Amino acid sequence: MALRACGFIIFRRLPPENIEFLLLQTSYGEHHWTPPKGHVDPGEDDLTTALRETQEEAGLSLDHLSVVQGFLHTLHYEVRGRPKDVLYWLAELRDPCTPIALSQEHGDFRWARLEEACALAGYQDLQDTLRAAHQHLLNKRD
Ligand SMILES: Nc1nc2c(ncn2[C@@H]2O[C@H](COP(=O)(O)OP(=O)(O)OP(=O)(O)OP(=O)(O)OC[C@H]3O[C@@H](n4cnc5c(=O)[nH]c(N)nc54)[C@H](O)[C@@H]3O)[C@@H](O)[C@H]2O)c(=O)[nH]1
Repeated sequence: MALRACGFIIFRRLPPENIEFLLLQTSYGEHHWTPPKGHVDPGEDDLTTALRETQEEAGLSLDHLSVVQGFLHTLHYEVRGRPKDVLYWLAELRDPCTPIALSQEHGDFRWARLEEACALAGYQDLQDTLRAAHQHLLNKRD
């Protein structure tokens, strides 16, 4: 069975019209950058996992966030030969100055505009998801 993980693409708006995405850098392995996410615990539903991992890894709870309706992206990739599905919802940080509190799983974080976020993300599928999130926000504004 595929591994399953869930998380949130978190963004904040800064004047005049900047959108910045939150990426966390793992303190292990390849030190890759991802949005907050993690494995689904037995019996846990996907959205609960996404919220729990966002709280654990970034210190942000639902009180800090405004979930964007109509966006849910699933990535499929392999980790050490096993298929993995990763589901990302999209949420805005209500107060852009809210501090980020990292866990031991991450050593650094960055608020990055789209192109920098894509460069940090590296993986094409994650870049595509960030671009889709950005486009979704632009479309909502029209
Ligand atoms: N010491 C150590 N410990 C580890 C390691 N590994 C895990 N731990 C432990 O696991 C716990 C984390 O538990 P959770 O937080 O619940 O899970 P996740 O958030 O799901 O985190 P993971 O890191 O397990 O999973 P991914 O982020 O998926 O990375 C796995 C591989 O997939 C590739 N990859 C990553 N992202 C993308 C993408 O977007 N697109 C594509 N195409 N590929 C991507 C990349 O090659 C990467 O190497 C930690 O506390 C550690 O204890 C490790 O190497 N060394």
